[in-house]
Amino acid sequence: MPAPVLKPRTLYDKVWDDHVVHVQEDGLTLLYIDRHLVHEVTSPQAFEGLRTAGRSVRRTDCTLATVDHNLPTAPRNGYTKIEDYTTEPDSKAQCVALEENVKEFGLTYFGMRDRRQGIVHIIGPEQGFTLPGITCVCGDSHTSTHGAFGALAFGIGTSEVEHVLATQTLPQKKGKNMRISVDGDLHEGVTSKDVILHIIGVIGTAGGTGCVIEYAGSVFRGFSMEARMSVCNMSIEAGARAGMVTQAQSSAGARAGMAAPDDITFEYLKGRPLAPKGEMWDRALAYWRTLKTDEGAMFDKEVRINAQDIIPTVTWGTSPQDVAPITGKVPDPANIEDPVRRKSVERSLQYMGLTPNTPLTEIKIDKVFIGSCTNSRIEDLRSAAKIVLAAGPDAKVASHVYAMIVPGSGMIKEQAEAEGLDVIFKRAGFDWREAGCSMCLGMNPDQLRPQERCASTSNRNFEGRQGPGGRTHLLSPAMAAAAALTGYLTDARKFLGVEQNQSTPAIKELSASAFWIGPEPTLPELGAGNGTLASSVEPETAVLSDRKFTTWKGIAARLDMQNINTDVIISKQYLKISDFSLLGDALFETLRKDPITGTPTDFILNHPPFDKSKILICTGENFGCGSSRENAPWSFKVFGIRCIIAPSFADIFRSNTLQNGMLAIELAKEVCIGLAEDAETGAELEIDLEKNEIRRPNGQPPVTFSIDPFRRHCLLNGLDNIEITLQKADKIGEFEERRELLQPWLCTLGRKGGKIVASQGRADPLDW
Ligand SMILES: CC(C)[C@H](C(=O)O)[C@@H](O)C(=O)O
Ligand code: SF4
Repeated sequence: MPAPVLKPRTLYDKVWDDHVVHVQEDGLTLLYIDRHLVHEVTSPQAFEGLRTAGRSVRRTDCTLATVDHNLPTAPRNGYTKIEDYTTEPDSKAQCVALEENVKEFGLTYFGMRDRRQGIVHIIGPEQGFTLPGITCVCGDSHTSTHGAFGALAFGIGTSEVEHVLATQTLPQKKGKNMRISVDGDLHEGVTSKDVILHIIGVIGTAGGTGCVIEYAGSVFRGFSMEARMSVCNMSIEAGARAGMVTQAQSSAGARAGMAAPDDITFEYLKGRPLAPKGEMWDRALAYWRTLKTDEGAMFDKEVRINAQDIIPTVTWGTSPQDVAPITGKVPDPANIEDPVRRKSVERSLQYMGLTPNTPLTEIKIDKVFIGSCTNSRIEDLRSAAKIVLAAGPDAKVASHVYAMIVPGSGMIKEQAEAEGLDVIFKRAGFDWREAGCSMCLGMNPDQLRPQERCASTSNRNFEGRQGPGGRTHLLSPAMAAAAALTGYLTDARKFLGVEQNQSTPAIKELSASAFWIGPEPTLPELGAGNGTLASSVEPETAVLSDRKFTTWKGIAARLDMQNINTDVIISKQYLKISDFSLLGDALFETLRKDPITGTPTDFILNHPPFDKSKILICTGENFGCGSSRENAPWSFKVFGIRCIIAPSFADIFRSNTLQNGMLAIELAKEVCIGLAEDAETGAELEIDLEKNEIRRPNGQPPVTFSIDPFRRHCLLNGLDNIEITLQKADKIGEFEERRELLQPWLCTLGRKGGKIVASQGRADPLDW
């Protein structure tokens, strides 16, 4: 018999296939998770769930916790306890809860006094916890960062965190394959951050929705691991839940160079504390070398970009796709034909306080933030320091600017200090801080004040992200350093003596994908204050634990926006509250209240009868993109909305709703618009999950919808997913035995009683 012909597979296909524990008839796959990173924001309710159900953590050896989002970045000398150092009550409560949980559940934890503490996506790779070919999750959307190693790494919500803690698996539907190739030589002074901002500008923030992106091409092949991490990190801003660096195919169609994970990857990992050692390293390496996309593998989406089209890039608006080359100008809405897009740009510019046609280099800034899981690694700090050095020994941060540098981990801070980078920064007037997420989202005291303008190396420029009313421009570390010195957005190449070439044709298309859609955007005008703020319909938070969904009837609010992100749905300060009854009023707070005066706006949910809406119909795609915060669906539920209808949803948001007895129904855009028109009359719609239909008013025929059969079954019966997965405990056990045999290096952490030994204080890392 001839041997079966194997279909060529992508790297994503291969890693997926290697982690299948069980496949249901409907294709839903129980996927084994090799590595689980935990932080203080998205874990408290997960641990609480385990406690209530009397469950333990299945693989303490595959779980690593740290504290990052809430931790202040002021000097830590003299503090031994997190509760003394973290004074803001809600932040303190989350930090203390994590410390209690890791103790109770026996997890390895890098706490505030541990030199290995840092941003969760920095410490995984740094310790060698992240490895090629693994599956890796975290209750955080930027888990995509770890894809740089050829790992399948994606963010999850809190319910899924609990699921992984209890079962070390996740039920998953496979995503689509998308490949982005960037080939050619980058201009001098163009960095990985410019490349990923440019990509997002080209494909838009919904460009990768439903996909795992494979980054291919000579540019990624030439990048260091740290540069690859910065790129994969922002896959989520490109709409994809995960991104991987993979084997390259040049734009000419010929295979070229080596595969990734490649020698650059292996070199980076060798000798890291948690990476395999000795004979185990050799075995791991032999497997890792097989991890490449096969010749002829099929991609559902392909994008090709010429490296020569990319020059240093900054954002001017309030979405990561609002980018422009630094040599360009603020866009002029008058030149935008599409009225909807025009309106959106007008609003962005109003929020950002920008005048059309202003050259970007004339934009004056107040603050500089160099940090975040995108750009706080040693190479980022070196690149910023290079600009400061190039500016001369007397270079100083502009007198009107406050500039802070927040290393991604204690280890990076030490390394930078060993190289004298801190001295370069401090001499120039930068503030040198302790490790954490810091002003990337300002859950700690590092925040912008209203209308302050920040040049930031982080990844999100949403309204209010770095502080209510704050204005964020995303850019690279070199560009941030240059902005700090001049006090304006600046082409960093000017300090390097490099020619500052102008914009290219490709850049001009960047803002082509509209942020707003539909005939009349229903967003309130900034500063308009004529509505009344509705109070939540369901004040009791007991509603949150109701997992059952059968039928749901009520009036529906219409929203004509695209790319609604979870930061807009629920602001960061509500990620740390313990009184969940506040979530209903907090839903869409930045749209319902004027950011400066706090007065209610004319947003639809502020107005009767829609202040009692039970359904939301959004006519724009990519609903719920961005952060993995499960507080987003929770806030809808507490408000009283249990069903959201839209043309498409971001993956994490969709699964977060389904975990919470809510429905995210995907329908063609025209159908959404039809239903939205019904809704505007104030008539009630009825969602019937038994019949998979939406009953409309005025005798119109019902609209049918489909929902994943397994999820539907769970919702109709109010089932606990974890309980269902635990019924497959034998299969999980068999998978683990196989894994121990075939990939024993993934289990080596277990050799010391299943625990990574946590160092006390700021001592040297222990030898595992
Ligand atoms: C807190 C967490 C849920 C969130 C995320 O998932 O991205 C945060 O890290 C962010 O950057 O907004
Ligand atoms: S995006 Fe910002 S807040 Fe989120 S994990 Fe990264 S550094 Fe932390």
